[in-house]
Amino acid sequence: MTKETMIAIIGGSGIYDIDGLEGAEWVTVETPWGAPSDQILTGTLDGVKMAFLPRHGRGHVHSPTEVPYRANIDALKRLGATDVFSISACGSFRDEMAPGHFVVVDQFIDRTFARDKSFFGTGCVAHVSVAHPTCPRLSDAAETAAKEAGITVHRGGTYLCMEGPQFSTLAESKMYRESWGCDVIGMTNMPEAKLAREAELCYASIAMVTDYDSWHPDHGEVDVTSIIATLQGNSANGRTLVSKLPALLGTTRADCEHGCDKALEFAIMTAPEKRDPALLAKLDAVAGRVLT
Ligand SMILES: CSC[C@H]1O[C@H](OP(=O)(O)O)[C@H](O)[C@@H]1O
Ligand SMILES: Nc1ncnc2[nH]cnc12
Repeated sequence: MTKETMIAIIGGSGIYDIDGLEGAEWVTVETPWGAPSDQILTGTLDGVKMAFLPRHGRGHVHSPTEVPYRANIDALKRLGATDVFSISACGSFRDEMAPGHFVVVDQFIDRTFARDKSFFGTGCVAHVSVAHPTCPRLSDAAETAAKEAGITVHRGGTYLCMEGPQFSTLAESKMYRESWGCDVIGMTNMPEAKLAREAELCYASIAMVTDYDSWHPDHGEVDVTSIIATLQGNSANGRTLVSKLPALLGTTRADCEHGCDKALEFAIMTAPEKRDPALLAKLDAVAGRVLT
């Protein structure tokens, strides 16, 4: 079955809007999970519907812990988003993934501990697979768009998601790099990617390298001043990358061949007669396809 494409962009540190939208309008979306990080910028680009949400809010208001991840994903789903791209700042654990480079992430290690990680719970329990947490179709588009924009892009990489807001200790940084085999580090892609999967949304993550975290013998500790300097170039490149996505994805899309849009098909465990009507009502946008 084909449906109309709506590309959603979740912009991280340094990306608080996108350019060139026709009919651009910031809209307020209410959700049963509270307010999203900010209003959502809607419009069309090359004839394709777009929605942009600044993850930390305009003016960078929410810390990584306090970003309302559930409300953000619910709001995008409620608006009709089909394809979600996360664009985030990150530190690098690899010499070859240098500041200014982009990494199309395909795996995550979740070290966060102070966030709501699921839409489901008592009264409606569900277990989705996140073995492959990103959508290869969207990752292909992200890689192609980055190349077209002249950005140095690495395909594949493991993103360590830490709670923050402090950066890692030297011992943590070395452990993530040497023992755990991680490639990049940030504070926001989890639980975001897990929630996108629960909401049956295709999700890809583009990590823009700003620094070498603290492990690198030739670079000092991470600090926000040097991150911000690198972020300015990265965010200009990120915007160019976004401008290439509509032409690559088109105005309509087929069912996801990787099954992202069917993630809930066999995931709900709670017997129909034991389900909590109040929770079911909250799940209207996220899980309405399988609950009604
Ligand atoms: C700007 S330094 C740390 C900050 O930047 C990243 O944010 P985002 O992932 O939203 O781009 C990182 O995760 C931290 O939240
Ligand atoms: N080194 C780092 N650690 C965590 N989040 C980051 N965001 C940008 N650089 C980072």
